[in-house]
Amino acid sequence: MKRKATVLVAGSWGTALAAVLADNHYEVTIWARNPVQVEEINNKHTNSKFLKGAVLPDSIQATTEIEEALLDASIVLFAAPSSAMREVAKQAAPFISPEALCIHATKGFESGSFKRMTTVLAEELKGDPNRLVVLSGPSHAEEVVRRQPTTVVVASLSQEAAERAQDAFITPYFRVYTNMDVVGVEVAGAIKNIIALGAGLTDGLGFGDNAKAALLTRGLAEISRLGIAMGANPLTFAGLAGVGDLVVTCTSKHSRNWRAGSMLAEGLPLADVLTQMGMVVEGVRTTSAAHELSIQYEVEMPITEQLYQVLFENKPPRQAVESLMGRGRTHEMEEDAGSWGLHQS
Ligand SMILES: NC(=O)C1=CN([C@@H]2O[C@H](COP(=O)(O)OP(=O)(O)OC[C@H]3O[C@@H](n4cnc5c(N)ncnc54)[C@H](O)[C@@H]3O)[C@@H](O)[C@H]2O)C=CC1
Ligand SMILES: O=C(CO)COP(=O)(O)O
Repeated sequence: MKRKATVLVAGSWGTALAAVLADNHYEVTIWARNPVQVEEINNKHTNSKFLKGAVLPDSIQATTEIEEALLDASIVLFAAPSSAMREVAKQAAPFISPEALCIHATKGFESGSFKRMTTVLAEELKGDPNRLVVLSGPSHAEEVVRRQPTTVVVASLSQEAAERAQDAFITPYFRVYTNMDVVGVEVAGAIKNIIALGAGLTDGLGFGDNAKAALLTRGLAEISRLGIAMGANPLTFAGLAGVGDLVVTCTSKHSRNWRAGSMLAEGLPLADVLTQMGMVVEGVRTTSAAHELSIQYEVEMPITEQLYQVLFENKPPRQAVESLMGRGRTHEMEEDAGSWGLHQS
């Protein structure tokens, strides 16, 4: 097949990954629904709304026509927000070759069904589900597009598919590891956004590094607990998609989730925060999904529960922190021993 890659949607992450593929000598076409954005990418080689100040490789083309974008593609990259994944996959499905490798780089669950993104893609795309891959890890688009050293993980049920994705993306500044734990990589990438909202909240409230460290550590316990209940490999949470992405999203100035959390701490209503951001803040919908999943899988997720109350039940952020600090006394490992298979029978 031709060394041609198609990137579905021209947000910040899709555009940055398109640049990585172009650096790796792929002929890249981005599909975007906005003609003004398409014209800007084709003529100025920029995508200023989503990646301010970044210049893209000249070779990247964009189009509003999805059939044209997907013609001859051997790699199809889905980089839509989770809320749009099914709609985008439905539109793309008729034009994707059965041999093409389908990779997604989205961090979230489908609203309502709470399905993972590879499940949504498997339902919408024809062909072998083993050709589906998730790309995740600590990777802000703003740094990737400036070719700053970044590491990610690609996970698939098929080692061969994961290696094909590794080969497509690996460049001197973008190091790609393979992994076979699709569930763990997808759950970790989604839930860390909730913890990043919390990190923004505690920073916005003026709390210090101790609070941030507590949130990251207990957040990782919560992410692992849900992931393991859903069938993930515990070790994934110690890797790039787990602790790696948690650290970058909770500490980086680039994180939209962190910024949204800090605005909430200032007292801005959620609707105003989302309008001001103008970009996707996945942690908000994910809080709702994780709240349901924690009930479904019977796992305790206290940070998620408090975030849910702040976002959707108007609980003041300071009270949420007090609730977390005032929980019943417990042994550090007590809540997690069962999910890690450590209980004595
Ligand atoms: N920006 C980043 O650094 C990273 C983002 N991600 C994930 O990538 C996904 C996408 O995020 P971003 O690119 O950052 O979002 P963004 O807010 O920068 O861009 C979203 C794009 O999706 C388009 N879009 C939305 N609904 C659409 C639809 N129905 N049909 C066609 N296009 C549609 C918008 O027009 C926009 O171009 C999210 O799940 C995010 O968590 C993952 C890693 C890094
Ligand atoms: O997933 C990301 C970095 O790995 C991006 O996080 P934000 O959506 O919070 O910017």
